This record gives sequence, structure tokens and C-alpha cells, in this order.
Amino acid sequence: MSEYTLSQVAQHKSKKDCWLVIDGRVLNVAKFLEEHPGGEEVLIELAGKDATQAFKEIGHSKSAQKLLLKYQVGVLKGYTFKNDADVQVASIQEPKKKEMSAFVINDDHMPKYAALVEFFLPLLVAGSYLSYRCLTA
Ligand code: HEM
Repeated sequence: MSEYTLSQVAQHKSKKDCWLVIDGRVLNVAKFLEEHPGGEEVLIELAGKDATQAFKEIGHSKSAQKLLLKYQVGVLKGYTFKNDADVQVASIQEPKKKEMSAFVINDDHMPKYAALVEFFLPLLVAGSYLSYRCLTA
């Protein structure tokens, strides 16, 4: 993946050649300008600059974060990613894994436990009631 300095990114600030940086990723958003739900103006205003803060302040969704990857043309020179260049992908996929493991626990253990309680609890109640009636008769 190519590396660019911020001054190299700054040379791409026209509507037809519109680059910006988000989280150390260099993005060419020229083809995304018209599609952006937040309008093209905000992107053009930040063209050639680091738009990380603005992007985060909006609270963009997970799908918006994934969309960043589609427009990536390189990485910012000197930017240190937490793990590796794909840290963003990893952090996007992480919640999915957590959802899956929670789902497996729910699906696997809880119903068995619940079935046991559902079966024995009424028997216990009925048994206790009958014993009480026999003893007090
Ligand atoms: C390549 C970079 C960007 C992508 C892929 C992107 C994508 C999106 C998407 C998919 C949405 C719809 C809402 C959501 O899913 O969160 C959105 C909304 C929006 N975006 Fe971006 N965006 C980018 C950069 C920016 C930047 C740099 C700004 C700067 C301020 C910005 C401002 C907004 C605003 C104001 C909205 C509308 C929020 C609303 O109406 O609730 N976006 N963007």
C-alpha cells in the first residue's frame, strides 16, 4: 500500500481529485462525493486534509467505517497503526465475534438449563402439595 505525506495529500483537493485522511488512511473520495449522505460540501471542505476528527464527531455508523476501506488509496506516512495496517478491519469485525459467542452461549446452555427447571419445578410444586394434603387429611 502506497505511503503519502500530508503535503502530498494536500495536492488532491479538487472535486475531481478529492483526497482526505481518516485514521491514517488516505482516501480518494472523488467518486463518493455525490453519494455521501452528509453532502459533498463537507468532504470538499476537508479535501487534502486530515478529516479524522470531523468524521468521528459525526458518530458515523459501522457501515460508514467499512465504506472507508473502499476508497482507500494508501496510508499516511509515519502513522502508526495499533496492530498492523488492517487494524480498522479487525476492530470492525471484533463486535461480530462477540455477538456470535454470546449467541452460542445462549443457544447452547441456557435452553437446556431452562428445560430442566421447566420440567422439575411443576413436579416439585405438585409433589409438595400432595404430601401436604396427605399429611393434613
Ligand atoms: C470517506 C469518508 C466518509 C464516508 C465513507 C462517510 C459515510 C457516511 C455515511 C454512510 C453516512 C450515513 C450515516 C451513517 O451511516 O453514519 C454519513 C453521514 C454523514 N456524514 Fe459522512 N462519511 C465520510 C466522511 C465524512 C466527513 C469527513 C464528514 C465531515 C464532517 C462527514 C459528515 C457527515 C454528516 C454531517 C452526515 C449526516 C449525518 C446525519 O444526517 O445524521 N462525513 N456519512
